[in-house]
Amino acid sequence: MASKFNPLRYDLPPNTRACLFQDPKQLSSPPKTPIQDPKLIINGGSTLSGHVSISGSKNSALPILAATLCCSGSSNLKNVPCLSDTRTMASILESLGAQLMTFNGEIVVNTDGLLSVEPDSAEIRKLRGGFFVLGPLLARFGEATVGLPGGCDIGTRPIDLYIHGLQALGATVELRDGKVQAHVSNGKGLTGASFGLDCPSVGATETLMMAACLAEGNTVISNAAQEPEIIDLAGFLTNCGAAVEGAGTDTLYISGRRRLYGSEYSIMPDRIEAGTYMLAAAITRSHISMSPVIYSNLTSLLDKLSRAGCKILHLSDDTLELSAVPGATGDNLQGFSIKTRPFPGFPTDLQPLTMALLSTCKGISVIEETVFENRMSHELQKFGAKIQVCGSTALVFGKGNASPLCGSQVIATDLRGGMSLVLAGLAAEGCTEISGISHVDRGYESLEMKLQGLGANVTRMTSSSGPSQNFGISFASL
Ligand SMILES: CC(=O)N[C@H]1[C@@H](OP(=O)(O)OP(=O)(O)OC[C@H]2O[C@@H](n3ccc(=O)[nH]c3=O)[C@H](O)[C@@H]2O)O[C@H](CO)[C@@H](O)[C@@H]1O
Ligand SMILES: C=C(OP(=O)(O)O)C(=O)O
Repeated sequence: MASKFNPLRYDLPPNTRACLFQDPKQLSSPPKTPIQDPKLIINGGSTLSGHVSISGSKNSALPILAATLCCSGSSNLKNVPCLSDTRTMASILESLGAQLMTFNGEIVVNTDGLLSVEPDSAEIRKLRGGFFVLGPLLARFGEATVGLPGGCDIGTRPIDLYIHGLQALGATVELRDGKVQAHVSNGKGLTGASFGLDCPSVGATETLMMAACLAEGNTVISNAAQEPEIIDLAGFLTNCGAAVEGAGTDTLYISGRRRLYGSEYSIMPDRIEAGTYMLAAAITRSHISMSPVIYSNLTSLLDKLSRAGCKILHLSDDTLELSAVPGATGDNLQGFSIKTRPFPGFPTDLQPLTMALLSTCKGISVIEETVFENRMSHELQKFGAKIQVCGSTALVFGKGNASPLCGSQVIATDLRGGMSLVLAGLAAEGCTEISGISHVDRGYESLEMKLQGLGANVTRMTSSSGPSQNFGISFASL
């Protein structure tokens, strides 16, 4: 049940809902055909070719959707990927009383006239990004009650830095009944402060940045995350009237504003999706191109792939071509070692997918996962991959493409681990059946359609309806 709404700083006219928002095609409308237990069937072993379009970034879209709660008026967001995570985020905003609608593939969000500061806990539990509403709600309305977040089961994923940071800004924060209850009791709102993060948490940086934009006075966040998604969020907030400096460095300087105003913003391309398709081309020893890609967001992966023997060409400012086609002397890809690190280090989100590739390369590779403590529990070994995991380190004994992986029946248990199984299935000889594909749908727009467009033999099966080619519905068609 939503908490009693008692805004401290809610100085907006209630119920200012433009007729624009009366459109019945709300984002959270249930899909027309219920999709249960979807599976992917992959007949692997063939090469990919052609061009793939990269969607907007999930991990930018989620905090930016949360940031619309900081703004009066409407925000018009472009290039929001159509994913189960963004649909869940839309439903979280609607559970607060926000008005959302889509047209021409864009999402318009209006958070004037909110009815609650307690989003639907069941929806919050479905993803990590839902928890990001805590900072904006608290900053704009002086109180918020938010259930504990979900997201991929890849470690303990505490929220202590969010809580300590909001306390530094003057909030009283308690954990009660599995929910974080926060309020500001000074009658004015959050107050700017200096706060150092123990580790550069992306979500905590985003949450505190959004909160500080509406706090009174100046805030300095040190040891901040430097991921490109922080820069994207800062770009949106700045468009809305916020004063944020230092995004992309380890120190953020924010000068609080009394109000922010909704604006138009285009979400940047998804660097993790782009990296995934590069790895898909590499593992299948193929030649593909993709756009739009921001090269500087992917330097650590591009360096490793070049050193492994992939040929990478920048066809234009935002179009990349990758070739891993074996030469006359046979298979060309050499294994390499990686250690995951916060940006600009090797991204943890690409670690499981890189592990799949390395299992097909020459030599022994070492993978060290330093960001999350449990990001290696997937079923790559079932494809015949030779991997020894010890804690957060894995030794991958590359088979080389001459001795390919074999198709298998496997279960996806998280987003990127699940996608690593898809990559293995594309490279493997024979048929692969991957269940638990809803985990993968959290982060990959039109997955099988994009793979089919590259020539992969991939079909989605649902227990209720048999083969389905039409999952990649767009926001515009909802
Ligand atoms: C929705 C979203 O954007 N998800 C991304 C975000 O997750 P998320 O924001 O959850 O990841 P964090 O950067 O917060 O986590 C990094 C590390 O910080 C630790 N930590 C975090 C918060 C806290 O209060 N205390 C604490 O100790 C975590 O346990 C982890 O070891 O960044 C991760 C790291 O790039 C990515 O893998 C996720 O895809
Ligand atoms: C871990 C991820 O997402 P989340 O933080 O939502 O679990 C991811 O995108 O790889």
